[in-house]
Formats: sequence, C-alpha cells, structure tokens
Amino acid sequence: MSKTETKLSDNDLLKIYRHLHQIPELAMHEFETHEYLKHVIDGLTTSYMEIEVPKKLPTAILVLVHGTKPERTIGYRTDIDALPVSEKTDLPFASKHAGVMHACGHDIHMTVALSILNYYSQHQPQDNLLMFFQPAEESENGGKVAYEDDIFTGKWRPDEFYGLHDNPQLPAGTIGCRMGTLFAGTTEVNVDLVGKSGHAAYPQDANDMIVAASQFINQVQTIVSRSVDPIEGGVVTFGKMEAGTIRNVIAGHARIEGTIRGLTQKMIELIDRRLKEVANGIATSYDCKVQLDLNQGGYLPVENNPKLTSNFINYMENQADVDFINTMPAMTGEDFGYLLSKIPGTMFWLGIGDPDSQLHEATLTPNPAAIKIGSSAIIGFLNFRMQQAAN
Ligand SMILES: CC(=O)N[C@@H](CCC[C@H](N)C(=O)O)C(=O)O
Repeated sequence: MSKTETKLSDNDLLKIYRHLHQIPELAMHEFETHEYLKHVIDGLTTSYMEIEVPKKLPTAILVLVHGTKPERTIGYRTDIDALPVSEKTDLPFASKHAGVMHACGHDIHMTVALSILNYYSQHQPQDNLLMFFQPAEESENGGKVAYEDDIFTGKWRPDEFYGLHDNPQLPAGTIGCRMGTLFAGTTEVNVDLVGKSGHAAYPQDANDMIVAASQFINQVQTIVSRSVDPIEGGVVTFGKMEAGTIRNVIAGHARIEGTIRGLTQKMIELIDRRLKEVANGIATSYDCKVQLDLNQGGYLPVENNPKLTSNFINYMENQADVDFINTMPAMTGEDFGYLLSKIPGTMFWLGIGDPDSQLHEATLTPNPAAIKIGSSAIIGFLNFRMQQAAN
C-alpha cells in the first residue's frame, strides 16, 4: 500500500497512536478517546461509509463500510479503554491522565483499526466491513453490554468477527493464533470481610479482619495447588486489598479484589465453588461475615471458530511477508469471548516487541512498527476473505 493510496500516511498514524497513548481512560469513561476517534473517523468518511454511536453505549463507535458486491458482513473489533496504572516509561508522549495508562496496548489496537479503516476509505471493500470501537474491555464487559443492547442488529450484524490483542513477548508485527481456546474465561472476585474494630491493645474485644483476610488469601492458594488438575491449570490472583486506617486500630473490615481464570467454563465453575467454600470456612472460623461477590460478566473463554480460524491461520502461514506463530492458550481474559460465543470468529495476537514488560505493566513500551506490519497483514487477510465464496 503506497502513501498516495490512503488518506493518512504512516507518520499520521504514528501521531494518532501517540495522541491516543496520552489520553488513556478507564472503562465506560472513554469520552476524550471517543471524541478523538470520532474526529479521525469523520475525516476518513466516504459516501459508502456509515457511522453510528449507540445510544446505550455512548463511548462506542460503529462504522459500516459498504462493500461493492457484499456476500457477507465481516466484523472487526478494537477495544478502547485503559487501566488504572501509573505510567513508568520515559516516553515523550506518556499519559497525560495521572494514574491511568494504556498498559494493555489498546492504543495500538485502536491505531491498527484506524489504519484498516484508512485503507478501506480509499479502497471500497468487496464485502461489507463493520468496524466496532468497543469500550470497557478491562472491566464492565463492554462487548456483552453492546450485544445485549442489540447494537448488532439488521445491517449492523456481522456474520463473522475478528479482533486482536497485542503481545509484548512476540516480535513487533508477528501474528500469533491457535485453533480452539486462545484465552481463558475469567471471573471478577470481590470479598468483603466484616468483623469488629477496636483498640490495638484489646484484641479480645475486637474481631480483626486483617487476620481473617490473610487466612482467606492463604487458604485460597490451595485451590489451584490442590483442587485444580495441574494438566488443565487455573489462576486465582488478588490484585487489590484494603483494610484498616492506622496502626493502632484493629480493622473491622477488609476488602480484597481479584480475578480467577480457567481455560474452560467447567474449570471456572470449579474454582468459583471452592472460593465459596473457603469463604464459608473463614466466616465460621473467624466468626465474621464474608461477602463474596463473583461476576463473570462477558469474560467467557475465547473460543476461536474452527473453520474461520483454520482459514485465518492458513492464510497467515502462507504469506511471505507475515511472520506467523502458532501460540499456546493464555490465561489473559477478553470479553471478545462473549462476542465469539454469539458470532463466529477469530481472535489473534499481534506482537509489539517489548519482551521485558508484561501486559498491565507500567513500563509497557510497544514498538509502533507493529501498527504498519500488523495492519498490512490484516488488510491482506480481509481482502483474501472477501474473495472467498460465501457458503
Ligand atoms: C488482555 C487482558 O489483559 N484482559 C484483561 C481482561 C479483564 C478480565 C476481567 N476484568 C477480570 O479481571 O477478571 C485481563 O485481565 O486478562
């Protein structure tokens, strides 16, 4: 694709990526991001494109690119939200929003999506193409909310859906995918332990929830080590804990927030059940209330459709200019799992070449070369897919 064939140059896309990186916003609060995306998309609009902002999901954007001879509508989804992480990169275009960062690379996802739209704004596709800019992937399951709000109805319903997640462990631009389950299903876990506060000097008259919460956390560690089949695997991680106010007041309340993960729905349900049992045991042993709130929402395991994914992998494997790798399943979650449970499709990885950082780390520094390499591979695949007869 030469520069003259698209409205936005590679340099424009780089500037867009940097701007998006500077304005990260949390799930369902992506208002500035929405405005900026809308501005860029408006600049790409042509006579064969329609834009819709769903009333019930006001930070989302749907763009329908009408095809010349449509046999199907192909959906492509990007998420747009960020994380409550304080950025620790030395990038000159670091986050301007204190305590919030694109630490999961959704800024890369959005720029790849805009790059794809940029191409099709100058090259009308054969099939219809539905681009979905989705809020709230990290929490609040925006994909499920969108689906349940009937956003994908009539001409806005894709026949098949594709989406990517960036991967710092893969070299920039590498495409990774697998048949079957790509990502885990997850359940968000909130635990409130309620006892009785009191003076640090008189523990006999109080009921200390720091001690109860510590025991709860320790006992939960036995779920994965003792109740989960090691061949199958599972995860329980608590990422946040709050208790107490000062050293000499016994804490009467503790709150723990975490996430459980499993590659099958059965595994998630097993871990959910064991968590409830441990919570009940702690409530009895420590004579306190343990309120356990488990919410899977839309974070179902990400199950790639066999036929579409085999087609995707075959295409990618046979391109001289695409580095493709078959990957293992990952314990990351994605609410794209919910959309794939309703509409067949494929999720895949895009390498961003920062092996020293993990997703969700404050140091995450994607190599932006991934944008051009990745979007070229995806556009190539979409053009190929559009030439395949519908069956
Ligand atoms: C790719 C990625 O990192 N996704 C998130 C999805 C969040 C799932 C849910 N809110 C939870 O915390 O369980 C992840 O943390 O894997």
